[in-house]
Amino acid sequence: MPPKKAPQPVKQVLLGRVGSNLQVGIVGLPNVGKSTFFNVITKSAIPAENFPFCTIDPNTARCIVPDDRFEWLNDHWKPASSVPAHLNITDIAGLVKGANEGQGLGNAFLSNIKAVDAIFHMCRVFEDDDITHVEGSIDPIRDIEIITEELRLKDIQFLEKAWAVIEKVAKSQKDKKAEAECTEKALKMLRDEKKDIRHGEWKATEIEILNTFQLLSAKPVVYLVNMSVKDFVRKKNKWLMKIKEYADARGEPIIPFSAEIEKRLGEMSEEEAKTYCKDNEVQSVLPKICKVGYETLDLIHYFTAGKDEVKCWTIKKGTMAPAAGGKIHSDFEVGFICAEVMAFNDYKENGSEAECKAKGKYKQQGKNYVVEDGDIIFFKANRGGGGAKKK
Ligand SMILES: Nc1ncnc2c1ncn2[C@@H]1O[C@H](COP(=O)(O)OP(=O)(O)OP(=O)(O)O)[C@@H](O)[C@H]1O
Ligand SMILES: [Mg+2]
Repeated sequence: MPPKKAPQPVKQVLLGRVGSNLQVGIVGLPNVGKSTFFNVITKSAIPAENFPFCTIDPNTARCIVPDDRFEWLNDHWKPASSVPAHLNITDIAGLVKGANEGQGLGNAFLSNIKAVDAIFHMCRVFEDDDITHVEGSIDPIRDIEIITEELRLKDIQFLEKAWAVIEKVAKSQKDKKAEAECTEKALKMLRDEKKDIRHGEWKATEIEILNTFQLLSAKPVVYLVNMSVKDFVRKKNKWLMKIKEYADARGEPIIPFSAEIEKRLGEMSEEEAKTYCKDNEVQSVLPKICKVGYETLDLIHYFTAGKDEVKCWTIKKGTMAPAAGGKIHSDFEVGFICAEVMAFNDYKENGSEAECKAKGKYKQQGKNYVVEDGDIIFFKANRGGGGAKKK
């Protein structure tokens, strides 16, 4: 029998930018708590005052992605240096109705959203007469629809311009036909069905075309529901169920939290915060938000681990071993020989590399290996022809 051919990896095509240096943008109406949240989650100190349009220029910072496996590896190795995974977060100015036509601070902000890869959609459910609501009352579903519509209208504007060009070109150039058809399908969906691009059914070839547009309504969304301290403590607010139904219908996550409580916790000592949480039976939601944001971007990480360093290396789901190694050094991609891989759970269960080897849990993987979340990897590569290897 002829030797079996190694299976070829199936290329995964995901909606959105490739790469691992991706960002989540905080989007919502003015004065809903976006900057307050940004400050607490990234431990920053940008102005977050009680007036609409307090934020104008986008601010970017990062927060640590919590991971018990990383903690375990640190306890195990007690390394000299330790680097967790990070999520990049951008605080964007508030949007108002008509932003696509330049209302409020308008169009510039919509282009700030274009630069991010996923959206934390901040919804205000906290009542406070002293904090202006630009629509005059609390109604998060109305607010979500205002923002969603603005993003959609901006996409329509963009695609109508693209369509005007591509439609003509496609008449004479056959290879542009697919692009023209995809543009038309996207426009129909946005304009006629009032549906967002991310909710459509797209073939891999269409996704590749859509990814050249970077449409706002293609970006995945997580709804962050900003509650008052009182409501968060009693775990009740009349809007929660309604927002959940709205999000569930679209298959999108919602995370209730309180920016105000998180702010207070951040100002307390660790001991004080612990007591506050215990007395009020609450917990900070920031680690969960960070984790969900990271997952929403389709990011995962592998580890390099030893006594010098334990480090998380962020990659996009579906990344092959050479490109994953390229995060550490370009030599690992160009001169890739193999990746020696142990799954975290196997390592934890067996306690050492030697034991994993003995049990056949230490595997040599080739260039077609798709790196899994939590892999512990040792790359072997030709470095400038020298054949060196590196953890
Ligand atoms: N959960 C909450 N409960 C009570 N007050 C809150 C809560 N979250 C935020 N605030 C208050 O709301 C006001 C506006 O907050 P913030 O500046 O963070 O909003 P923003 O969405 O960034 O506004 P802008 O779009 O104008 O930049 C601040 O005074 C802040 O302390
Ligand atoms: Mg702000």
